[in-house]
Amino acid sequence: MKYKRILLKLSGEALMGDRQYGIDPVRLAEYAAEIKKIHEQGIEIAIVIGGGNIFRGVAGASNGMDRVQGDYMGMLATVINGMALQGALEDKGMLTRLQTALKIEAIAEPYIKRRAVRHLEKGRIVIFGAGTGNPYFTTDTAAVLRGVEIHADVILKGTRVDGVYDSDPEKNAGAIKFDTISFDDVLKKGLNVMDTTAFTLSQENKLPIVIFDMNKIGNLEKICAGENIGTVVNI
Ligand SMILES: Nc1ncnc2c1ncn2[C@@H]1O[C@H](COP(=O)(O)OP(=O)(O)OP(=O)(O)O)[C@@H](O)[C@H]1O
Ligand SMILES: O=c1ccn([C@@H]2O[C@H](COP(=O)(O)O)[C@@H](O)[C@H]2O)c(=O)[nH]1
Repeated sequence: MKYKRILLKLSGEALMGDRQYGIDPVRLAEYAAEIKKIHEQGIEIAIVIGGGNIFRGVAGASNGMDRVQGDYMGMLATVINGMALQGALEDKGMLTRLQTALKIEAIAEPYIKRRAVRHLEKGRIVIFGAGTGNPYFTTDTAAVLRGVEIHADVILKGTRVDGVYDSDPEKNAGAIKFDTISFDDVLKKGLNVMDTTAFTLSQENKLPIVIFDMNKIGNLEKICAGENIGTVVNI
């Protein structure tokens, strides 16, 4: 396997499947099955999951809500997704721990880096909920932050697009995909597949990011085996 320890970022929106809102149990089970394939190969897996299928602070603010209030709601949304994913992984026999950046001790451990690493070493899948615990951030940034903290070998951003394009492929059918691209170029060209803070933090810490289509069965396993899938963003 190419990687020993990965930080997998899953999109909250992708969890909706074909629904308009919330969590599609079929999609959730598919993700759990994909994760099981790489877990069985001994890869240490930490996961950050988004909350866009439930709530985003920016959307709340555009409807007149206080941004910070909305961001905390968004962070709680990621905890709900984390709990759902935890259930789906445990259904398939994997051991997991959910750690949250905001304390909700009845349902999750508080985030403690050393404990997270210990869980990984013991083969438990660690899900990090509530993003960074701070408003005005995103779960993409949280993924990179946690990835740097736990010394992950790579950030694997599993999403609904199959890589980084020269413009948003959901808006421009003629967009051209990159197989590899540097952090400098992503930032210079203003490519919004992840937010700037996430890319900058990854760049500063020399942590590569692979952006790939998580909805294509087998992709996650192939990437871990060293196949060139999606787009690699590197220094
Ligand atoms: N240059 C680009 N190349 C690829 N995707 C792009 C680009 N610019 C914008 N995007 C958009 O980036 C998004 C990435 O999807 P994703 O669902 O991971 O977003 P997200 O905000 O991280 O999700 P969530 O908040 O639900 O976790 C896609 O909607 C895609 O259209
Ligand atoms: O560190 C963080 C992470 C997230 N938020 C809020 O949660 C939502 C959902 O996260 P996505 O990354 O958009 O899926 C986000 O829009 C923020 O409102 C946060 O405040 N801080």
